[in-house]
Amino acid sequence: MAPVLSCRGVVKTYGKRTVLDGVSLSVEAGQVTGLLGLNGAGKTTLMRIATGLVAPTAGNVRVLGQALPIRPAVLARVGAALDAPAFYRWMTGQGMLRVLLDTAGLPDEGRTTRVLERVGLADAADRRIRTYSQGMRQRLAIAAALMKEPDLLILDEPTNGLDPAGVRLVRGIIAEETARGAGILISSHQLDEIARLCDSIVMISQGVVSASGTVDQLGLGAAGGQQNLEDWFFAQQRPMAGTSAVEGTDR
Ligand SMILES: Nc1ncnc2c1ncn2[C@@H]1O[C@H](COP(=O)(O)OP(=O)(O)OP(=O)(O)O)[C@@H](O)[C@H]1O
Repeated sequence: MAPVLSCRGVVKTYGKRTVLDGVSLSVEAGQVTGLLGLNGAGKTTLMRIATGLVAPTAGNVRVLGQALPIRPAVLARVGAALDAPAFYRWMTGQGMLRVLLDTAGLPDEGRTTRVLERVGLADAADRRIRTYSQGMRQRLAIAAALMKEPDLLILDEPTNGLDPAGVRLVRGIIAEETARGAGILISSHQLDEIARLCDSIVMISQGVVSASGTVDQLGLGAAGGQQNLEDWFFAQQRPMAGTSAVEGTDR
């Protein structure tokens, strides 16, 4: 079966700055691929490219077997919770989800209620988002990613701001989604979480893949341990090159 996400030699430049330089990775159906890297390594940029929010400068990206640009029919099968989700804070949680579903051309048919229950927000469904805590907004972002019952799920640091119950909940959701057949691309700074959740791991260091493989191939199985994981993480970092700041752009 073709991967649900395939990136080959992806390059992204902003002005003179190359933030992704030939990145390749795959996400298989029913499997979890973890993206690791220091702040600014390029993880979110790659995820934005995979969701069609940002265009790559070069390289080949196929989402659910289809080349970019992503068509609406493909996007309807992709769920993403990226950093800083843009919600209308005056809407209720459920109202916001309904708008997003409608934009994707999908009927509600109980989806928003089910997904709010899954992320533990059923009691807050009718509250305005501006009254939500940070963790509740993060749960809503995960709900928005799940409600399309996607074949490809992209989760950028999904446990950020979540309490231990939320972290456990996300772990359960990931297991349920892969059991359903979805392929998941997830980033996190929690090394133990990534080693535990992922089938394979891709380390990005300064826009380049510095290590990749299955958790076992990389020697990060159950015996890994936090100290070993940290040692391994730092051993994969490329030496710092000179960087120059450029004006930000959206594409
Ligand atoms: N729109 C933009 N214009 C210019 N530079 C950008 C833009 N978006 C991202 N960058 C730069 O690209 C690099 C990679 O950023 P990215 O957000 O992908 O990193 P990340 O690995 O997700 O980091 P973090 O762990 O902090 O979330 C950074 O140096 C960032 O400053």
